[in-house]
Amino acid sequence: MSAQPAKLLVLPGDGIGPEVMREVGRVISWLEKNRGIAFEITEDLVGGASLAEYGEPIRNEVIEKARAADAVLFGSVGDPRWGHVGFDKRPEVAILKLRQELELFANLRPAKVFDALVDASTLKPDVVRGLDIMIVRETVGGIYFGDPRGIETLPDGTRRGINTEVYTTPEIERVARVAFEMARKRSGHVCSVEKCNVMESGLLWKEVVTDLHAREFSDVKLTHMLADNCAMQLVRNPRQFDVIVTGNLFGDILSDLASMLTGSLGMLPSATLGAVRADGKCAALYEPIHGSAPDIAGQGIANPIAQILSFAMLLRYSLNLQDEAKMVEEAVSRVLESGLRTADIMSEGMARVGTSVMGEAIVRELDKLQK
Ligand SMILES: NC(=O)c1ccc[n+]([C@@H]2O[C@H](COP(=O)([O-])OP(=O)(O)OC[C@H]3O[C@@H](n4cnc5c(N)ncnc54)[C@H](O)[C@@H]3O)[C@@H](O)[C@H]2O)c1
Ligand SMILES: CC(C)[C@H](C(=O)O)[C@@H](O)C(=O)O
Ligand SMILES: [Mg+2]
Repeated sequence: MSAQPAKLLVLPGDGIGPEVMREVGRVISWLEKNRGIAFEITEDLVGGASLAEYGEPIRNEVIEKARAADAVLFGSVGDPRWGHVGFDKRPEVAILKLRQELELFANLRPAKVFDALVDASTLKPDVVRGLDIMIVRETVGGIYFGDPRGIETLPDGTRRGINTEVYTTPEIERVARVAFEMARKRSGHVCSVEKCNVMESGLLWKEVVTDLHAREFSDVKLTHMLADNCAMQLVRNPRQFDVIVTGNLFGDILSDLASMLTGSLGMLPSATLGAVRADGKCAALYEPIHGSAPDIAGQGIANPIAQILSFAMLLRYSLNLQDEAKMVEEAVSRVLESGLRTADIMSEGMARVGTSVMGEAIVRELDKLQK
């Protein structure tokens, strides 16, 4: 029995967010009952759900709760019903603000192919079998947050939309350090991705990563790649990569691409971490890389695995519950081996199930692993 309960802030959000989060709830109850782990859980509204109730995508009170928690478990935000509102009021502000306010700068997005899902990828099995890559995406800088930004009307009446890519040396260095440290625990290769051929921010990115490598991480292999080539290489031969470190926008796009190597966007979890504090802990938020999937929301067919694997990352990185994290991952693997598939990863001869049957099956596998 752990002495202090783990304080979790759970933010299911919009669309399929609450549906897949419900399945994590089963895993949490199972851990409480069978592993004696105590959780103190607070739930709140974010995104469109918060706009509907409070008129804003996230309240300061929720940001404060996130600061006070050991970890935040986030679902997804985004709702076409709020498509008309200004950028400061969109549901997506919830996740952007959480990342910024808690300075969650390093978003770890692992793309791992489960053996049972080799055939679910749209790529040939030989290309994806055994794939295990980690995309480290910078999440509080770059073109998402640079100034100037906005839409302005020009004297001739035409309009101009502006966003600016900005990166500073410390911003690049801290995320690169995370990538190098991660590579040391893996296969020892970092590929740094930018567009230094056209963007000054990309040139600085490359220089800073190269300098840091020479100063502190010369035991790690460092290569550089232009982002457009990286997108192509991820499809051509994804196993050439180990850790990819890149900026906010490229990381967003490349990780959605990488998810399809594993079979579905519904499979990819993520952890977004801040700087390590004096007590050795860091602020952390865990979320699937997918969104609120309005096209399938409310139908009970979403794949809950990305959300459940995000919770496994939480167990590993924030609570240091290595055994339990492995158990959850193993339970997912066994359920897939048993042939159960949500619609997004369905293939011939497999048994198609909905969100909650998938969640229940994962918990049943946890039961078997415990015995
Ligand atoms: N972190 C987040 O909260 C987050 C991430 C991405 C997108 N969004 C938001 O979500 C909304 C919808 O965006 P989108 O449609 O471009 O991307 P999306 O990730 O929501 O969905 C893309 C496609 O993948 C499918 N999909 C996604 N997750 C799935 C799952 N778990 N199981 C089965 N299928 C799944 C969807 O049905 C859809 O066809 C937008 O408002 C966007 O801004 C939020
Ligand atoms: C919803 C959106 C702001 C977000 C992003 O672009 O970072 C999403 O696409 C993600 O991948 O987490
Ligand atoms: Mg994205």
